[in-house]
Amino acid sequence: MSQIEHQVHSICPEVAGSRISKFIAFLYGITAYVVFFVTILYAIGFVMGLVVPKTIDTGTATPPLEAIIVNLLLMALFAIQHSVMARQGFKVWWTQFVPKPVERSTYVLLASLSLLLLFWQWRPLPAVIWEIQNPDLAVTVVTLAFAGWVLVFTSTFIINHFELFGLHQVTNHLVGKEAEAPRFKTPLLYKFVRHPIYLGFIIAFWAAPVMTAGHLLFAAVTTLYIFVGIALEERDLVALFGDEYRQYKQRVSMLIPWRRSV
Ligand SMILES: C[S@@+](CC[C@H](N)C(=O)[O-])C[C@H]1O[C@@H](n2cnc3c(N)ncnc32)[C@H](O)[C@@H]1O
Repeated sequence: MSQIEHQVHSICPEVAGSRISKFIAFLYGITAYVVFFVTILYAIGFVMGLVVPKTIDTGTATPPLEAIIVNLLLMALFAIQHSVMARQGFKVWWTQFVPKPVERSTYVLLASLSLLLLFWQWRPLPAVIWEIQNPDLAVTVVTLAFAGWVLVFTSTFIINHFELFGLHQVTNHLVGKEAEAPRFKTPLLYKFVRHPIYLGFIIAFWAAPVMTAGHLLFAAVTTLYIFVGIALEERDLVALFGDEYRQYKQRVSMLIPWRRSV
C-alpha cells in the first residue's frame, strides 16, 4: 500500500475498501472475458470439426432419440439463459443482487459456461445428410464457414466488442467513470443488415462440406433460436430507441443485404 493509500485507509477505510472492490470487479470482468474468448474459439473448432478434442460429430455414441433429447435440452438451456437474462426486466430484478458494473460480465460468464456444457455433453448423430465430393467446392464451403466466423468477430468490434462482453463496464467502474447510456449505432456493416453477428453465425453453422444429422440439428435449432432472439432484441431496441429504430427497420433489412427491410 502506498503512503497516500495508507493515509486514506486510516482516515476513511471505506474509500480504500471501495478501490479494492472495484479492482476485484475488474479482475472478475477479465476472467469472464477470458472464459468467453476460450469458449468462442472452442465453438469454432466444435462446429467445424477442427483441432478441439470433442466436436459436434464426436463423443459417446447414444441411441438417436436419446441424443436428440439431450441435445435439445442443452440448446434449450443455453437459449433460456441467453434470452431471459438479456431482457430489461430481468436486468432490473437481478441487479438488486448482482452489482451493476459486473452484470454484463456475469451474463457473459454464464452464457459461456452453458455453451461449454453443451460442447462437453453434446451427443453425436453421425448419419450423413450431405457430403460434398468435389474438392474445390468443399474448400469453398469451408472458406465460407470461416468467412461467417470473421463476420461474427468483426461485427462485434464494429458495434463495440468490449461493451458487449463486459470489459468496458468494469474498466469504467475501476476508473470511476459513469456508465454510459446505450446509444443507437449503425456503423459500416450495420448499414446493410441489422444483424451482421447473427448472419455470421448462420453462415458458419450451415456452411459444412459434410453435414451430419447432429450438425443439422444444431444448425436448424440455433437458426430458429436466432430468429426468436432477433424478435426479442428488436422489441427491446424499439422500446429503447423508439422511432429511430423503427425507421432503421424500414430502411435496412434484417439479415439479407440486398433485400429491403424484414
Ligand atoms: C449480441 S449483440 C447482437 C447485435 C446485432 N443483433 C447483430 O447481430 O449484429 C446484442 C446487443 O447489441 C445491441 N444492439 C443491436 N443492434 C444495435 C444497434 N444498431 N445499435 C446499438 N446497439 C445495438 C442490443 O441491444 C444487444 O444489447
